[in-house]
Amino acid sequence: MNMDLKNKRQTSKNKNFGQAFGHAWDGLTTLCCNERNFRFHLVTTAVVLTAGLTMRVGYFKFLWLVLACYLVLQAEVINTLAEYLVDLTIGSQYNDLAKKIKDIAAGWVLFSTMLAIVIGLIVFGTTIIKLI
Ligand SMILES: Nc1ncnc2c1ncn2[C@@H]1O[C@H](COP(=O)(O)OP(=O)(O)OP(=O)(O)O)[C@@H](O)[C@H]1O
Repeated sequence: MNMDLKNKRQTSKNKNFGQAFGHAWDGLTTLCCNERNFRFHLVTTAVVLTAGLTMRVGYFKFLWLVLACYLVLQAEVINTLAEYLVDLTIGSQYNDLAKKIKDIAAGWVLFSTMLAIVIGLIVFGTTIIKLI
């Protein structure tokens, strides 16, 4: 077996699906264990989707909630990748371009969250109005 694979410091291409799955799982574990904001968005997703199910918002509206939560999680992943890539490239050294990259990534999380809030307000708002 390749030494890289043996000592788990692999830099070569994945040899099979199992190995690729293992690394993808490592990525998810890293997001959940190391990224507080990602955990927060995961918990929020669970709360929003549970509320959607409990309030029986309907199939179509529930899909909108799933989409909104996914949008925020996706933006958070992009933000995390931008942070890691910048830190990997220049470390803690100040750089104007690094600031732009991190700020844009954070801005996209903010934009996605605002969009998700609007979707949530429409979905839950119209459901509550129907119930009254
Ligand atoms: N190397 C750098 N050069 C210039 N500005 C930086 C650099 N690193 C960080 N910054 C600035 O500091 C801010 C915070 O950086 P950091 O890496 O902590 O991201 P963050 O948005 O706090 O992370 P999180 O999303 O986990 O809260 C960035 O948005 C950016 O404005």
